[in-house]
Amino acid sequence: MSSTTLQEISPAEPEGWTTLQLTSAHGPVFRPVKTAPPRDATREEIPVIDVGGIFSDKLEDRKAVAAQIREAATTIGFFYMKNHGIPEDTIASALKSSKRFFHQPQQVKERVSVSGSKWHNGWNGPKSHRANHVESIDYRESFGMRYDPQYDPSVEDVEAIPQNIKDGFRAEEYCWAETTNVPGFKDDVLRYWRACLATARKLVRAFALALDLPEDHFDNMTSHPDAAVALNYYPPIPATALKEKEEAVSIGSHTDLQFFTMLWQDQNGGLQVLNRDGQWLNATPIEGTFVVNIGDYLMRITNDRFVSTVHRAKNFNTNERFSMPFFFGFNFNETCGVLPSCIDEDHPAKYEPVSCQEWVHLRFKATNI
Ligand SMILES: O=C(O)CCC(=O)C(=O)O
Ligand SMILES: [Fe+2]
Repeated sequence: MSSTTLQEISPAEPEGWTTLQLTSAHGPVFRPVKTAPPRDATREEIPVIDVGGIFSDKLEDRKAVAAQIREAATTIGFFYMKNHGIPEDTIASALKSSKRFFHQPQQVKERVSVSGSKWHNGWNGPKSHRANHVESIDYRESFGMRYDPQYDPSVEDVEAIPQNIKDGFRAEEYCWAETTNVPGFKDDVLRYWRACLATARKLVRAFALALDLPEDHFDNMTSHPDAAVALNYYPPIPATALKEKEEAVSIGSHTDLQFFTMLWQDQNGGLQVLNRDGQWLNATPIEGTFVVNIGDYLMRITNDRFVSTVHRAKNFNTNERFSMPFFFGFNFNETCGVLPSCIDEDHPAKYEPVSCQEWVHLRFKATNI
């Protein structure tokens, strides 16, 4: 972490503005942010896209969704998706299991702590994580699991997967072995993961169309994707936290790492998105939708055409808040440069190719996790 202070970077902030420090794969970056309080996003600012067309066998339906995704991805980098194909009962049972898991005593959750994991799977306890170095520690607990080919219905023979792809797998059976005390936990979480994966595999094709690429452009690169579910549990931020010097957050300001994220959130509210004008917007919950946002790797390979937008969550409600993001990335062994459709005479490639594995590693290192 850099020892440079914000004051040194930004000696004279104009009235009504402040500077936000963020972690990137290459160290700290800075953004001007308005000090005005967050306001609710309008439907023009964060659109609701009916993505039902991604499941259609008509190309024109799929293209119609892609056009809307392109518009959102090149402006705010966030959209709500409805008709996403993830069954409501699958969401409900994952949520029920999540609640049961987090409501257990600390020492029981400790059994599946990330500290016993090689690859950041399992439980992150309260106050164990700081997504943003200049904000408070996250008032959050989470449980994470990562891609496991044995649970992917599109994999017929795990043994037949090429070794260079296998080398990128980061799943650990530990997550399930140490959670058997929560009845149905493994089944509920895996069912949710599989449903998200099925939708993501359609959505990735819409992203290809949105980038003027052949629809199957990303298919081979995402055959065994870095596809992870996190269960997030946000207790109310205690009133005492507000008196502290740092900004109190449930998860600090950050960008996501990889291709895209599909986030289910409950009806409590708390997710905030930083728009291009430096204004924080509340991404208020909309029943029946997921929030989708672009990750840093996609921004990089699109030559910054698609934006990976800063977001955070704050639970100032008196209720507990739950969210269940699904993070979708390329196969870990893939190395991508800037996509040909994002380069022209006026827009030469800004970035060198980098492997997904290296990209994720750099960012984890920069975040100190
Ligand atoms: O819970 C939320 O609303 C946001 C979670 C998030 O941004 C993340 O887990 O990366
Ligand atoms: Fe995020």
